Parts: sequence; structure tokens; C-alpha cells
Amino acid sequence: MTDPCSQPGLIPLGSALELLLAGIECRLPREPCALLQAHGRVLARECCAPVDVPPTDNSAMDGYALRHADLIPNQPTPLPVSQRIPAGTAPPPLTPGTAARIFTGAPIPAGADTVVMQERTLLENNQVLIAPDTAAGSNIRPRGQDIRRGTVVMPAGTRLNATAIGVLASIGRAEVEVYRRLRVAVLSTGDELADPGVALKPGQIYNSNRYLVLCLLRQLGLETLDLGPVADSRASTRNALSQAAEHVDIILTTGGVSVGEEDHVKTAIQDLGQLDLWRINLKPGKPFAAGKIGRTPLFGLPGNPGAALVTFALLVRPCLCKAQGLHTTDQRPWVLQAAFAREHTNTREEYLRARRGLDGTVSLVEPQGSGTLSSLLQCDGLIRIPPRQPVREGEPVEFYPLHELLDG
Ligand SMILES: Nc1nc2c(c(=O)[nH]1)N[C@H]1C(S)=C(S)[C@@H](COP(=O)(O)OP(=O)(O)OC[C@H]3O[C@@H](n4cnc5c(N)ncnc54)[C@H](O)[C@@H]3O)O[C@H]1N2
Ligand code: MOO
Ligand SMILES: [Mg+2]
Repeated sequence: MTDPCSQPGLIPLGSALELLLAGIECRLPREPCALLQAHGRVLARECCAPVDVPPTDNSAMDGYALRHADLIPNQPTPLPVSQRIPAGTAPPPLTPGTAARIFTGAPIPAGADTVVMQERTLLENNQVLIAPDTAAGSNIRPRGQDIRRGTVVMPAGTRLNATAIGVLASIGRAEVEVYRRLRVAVLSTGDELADPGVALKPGQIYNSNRYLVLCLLRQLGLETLDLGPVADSRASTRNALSQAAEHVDIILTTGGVSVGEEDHVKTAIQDLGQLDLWRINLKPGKPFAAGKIGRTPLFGLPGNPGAALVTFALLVRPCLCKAQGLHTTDQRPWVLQAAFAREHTNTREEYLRARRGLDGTVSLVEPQGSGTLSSLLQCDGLIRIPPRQPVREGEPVEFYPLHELLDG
């Protein structure tokens, strides 16, 4: 018997993502980039270490470097201090039977094999008394402990975040090869849209998607082309899309993808290129559309801001990451305990706004409606509810941290 609630033709989320990713490749040219400017960019060529890090054995403590064999077992040992080694110097070898005053980060002199921290010593008349029970080899950070010369430190496709830039600096890289920034155009369709800063006329609402989507893209390190609002007509939608396709690598639109006769994005895509996919078995986000204009991929996000955000996170971001040249990684959920109960008769896979507790539980934040945005401020992740699956309090649920769904 046909299920009156089922909606034929809706594509399962997983299949939609697979199909979209299969149609995306990184076609960006490579370019050299100074290290600091490369922050947030994607590495286009692997980086090998031309040096050991650290480049020499060095002291982990302020103290004294000595030869362990010079220590008298089980009693304090007095040793004359023969040299002083601050960081940044190149010391001569240690005179046997002596200790060298040494500071954290300073090279270990040849002949020394142990550093005693100064708290375990007593200095009197240029003689240092070393406490017993000093283990051989203590407090020495060996050359190459962090990175060995010749190893691949970072593969191509790495996002150059702060830690990556720090690691590249540690191997002495002043310049790296990165992909050109991906250029993405943003168009918001809707006759009702007004920009922040002007008073609303009757029937208008503020255009939140324009700002939301531009910022989501910037967060991924992309170059954005803000093509502003587009009127709800087939001709203006077509014009805006064909112009955008000439200037960018990928086009994002919001609104106008559902079934009303004021929704023109799908037909405009069909007029100019091809519609590859439309309508996902997903709540929020059902009317999501995707296609191509010439070789330029286009993602049509639904107009409801909550649906725009969820489809961006689940479907568009993985494609943008791949087009940027990043290694794509699966978004994997945490398993948390539901602090709520909920009936679920919907045949669509649902993503609910949620907030983690400190005790391993997760609660819903309200309102959940896809026309609303503000509860996202209280939300730190989305819970996935499979089709028709009720949730009972205390049961495990899949939780996707929002920062992992949105960040680069
Ligand atoms: N008969 C049906 N109607 C609708 C269906 C359906 O299956 N059958 N799907 C609903 C779902 S689900 C969604 S989601 C929306 C998506 O609609 P569109 O993508 O066509 O978007 P619009 O109709 O243009 O706008 C929907 C809604 O969002 C507001 N909006 C649009 N753009 C913005 C913006 N830039 N900033 C803020 N808010 C925006 C707009 O005013 C509407 O309220 O369709 C349902 N309808
Ligand atoms: O997909 Mo809609 O987002 O259910 O409102
Ligand atoms: Mg509509």
C-alpha cells in the first residue's frame, strides 16, 4: 500500500552528497604565497622538512649540563663550572669532570649527556653541587625529536590553519605553494528582501541569507562575489546566473527552489544549463537543487534561512572543500544521550538544533522552524534523526558539532 506520508522523488541525503561530490573536482591553479599570507589557504604541494627540528640536542631546563659518568653514585657530587651556554650560542665541548651552566633551549655541548635542573643543585664558589639520583640523559631534547629532516610534514590538500603555519615556520619555510582561492558568487532571490540599514516597507523582510552565506563562505577561506538580491522573475534570475557563471568557480543561490510559480531558480538553471538534482529527503532543506551552468556548478539553497544553513553544512560545504583542493573528510558524529523525548513520524531525515550538556547529554533548542535563525545562537550542533525514528529520553543520538559542519 502506498504510504500517504511518503514523498516520492525525494533523494536520500547520502546519495545526494555522493552524486554532488562525484561532479566536483579541484581545477584551481597553484600559486606561490608568503607564509603568513597563506593562513587559511590550501596547500597545493607537499612540504618536506629540509632540517631536523630541533636542529641540535638542547636543554629542556635551566640548569647544568654534565657527563653522567662524572657523578658519584648515591651522594651529592661537586663539579667546577667550566662554561656558560645561553640559547643562541654554539658551545665548545665540555671539559670532562666539569659542569656547564646551561639555559633552556641552549645546545648541549659535545661530551655532556645529562642536564640537571638548577633546583636540584647548589652553587658555591663556582662549584656546583649536584643532587644524587640524577638519571642519565635527563632533560635533553634530542635533535629531530619533533621532526626528522626529509620527512613529509604536510601533504598537499592541507588547510593552512594556525598550527599548520606554525609547523611550516618551524621547518624554515618562508613561502608555500597554495591553490588560488575558490571564487564563489552569492545571489539571494526574493522580491520581499530588504537590506539591513533601511526601514522595512509593507511585505518586506530583511535579507539574512545574503549575510549568512557570505560569512559561511569567508569562514572557509573563499573569495566571495556578492551579487546581491535578485528579483523573483525567470528573466532576472537567468540574467543573474549567466553573469555569475562568467566570473566565478561556483554559484550559490538562496530561495526560489520550491514548487511555487514564484520560484524561478530551477527553471533558470534548466534554461542555461542542466539541473542535476532536486529535492532531498531532508528536513529542513527538502527543496535543495544543484546543477551546472556550462562548467560552473551551482547550488540552490532553500530560502528558509534554517534550511539554507543545514543544506550548506551537509551538502555544499563538502563540495566546496573538495573544489578548494582539500582532502575531504567524512563528517562523523558524536554519540550523546538524548535529554528529551520526541515522536517522529516524518519520512524525511531530520536535523535538529541542539545543545550539549556537560554530562554527555544533549537537549533541543527552540524554535526549530526552518524560517527561524535565532535559536542557532544557543545551538552548538545538530542531532540527526533517521526517517520515522522516535527518540526516547536517555537513548543515544548522533550529534554533529556545528563548528565541524561549518568551519574550514
Ligand atoms: N507547496 C509547497 N510549498 C513549499 C514546499 C513544498 O514542498 N511544497 N517546501 C517548503 C520548504 S520545505 C521550504 S524550505 C521552502 C523553500 O522555499 P524556496 O527555496 O522556494 O524559497 P522562497 O520561497 O523564496 O522563500 C522561502 C521562505 O524563506 C524566506 N527567505 C527567502 N530568502 C530569504 C533571505 N535571503 N533572507 C531571509 N529570508 C528569506 C522567504 O521570505 C520565505 O518565507 O518552501 C516551502 N514551500
Ligand atoms: O526544508 Mo524546509 O526547510 O522543511 O522548511
Ligand atoms: Mg518558494
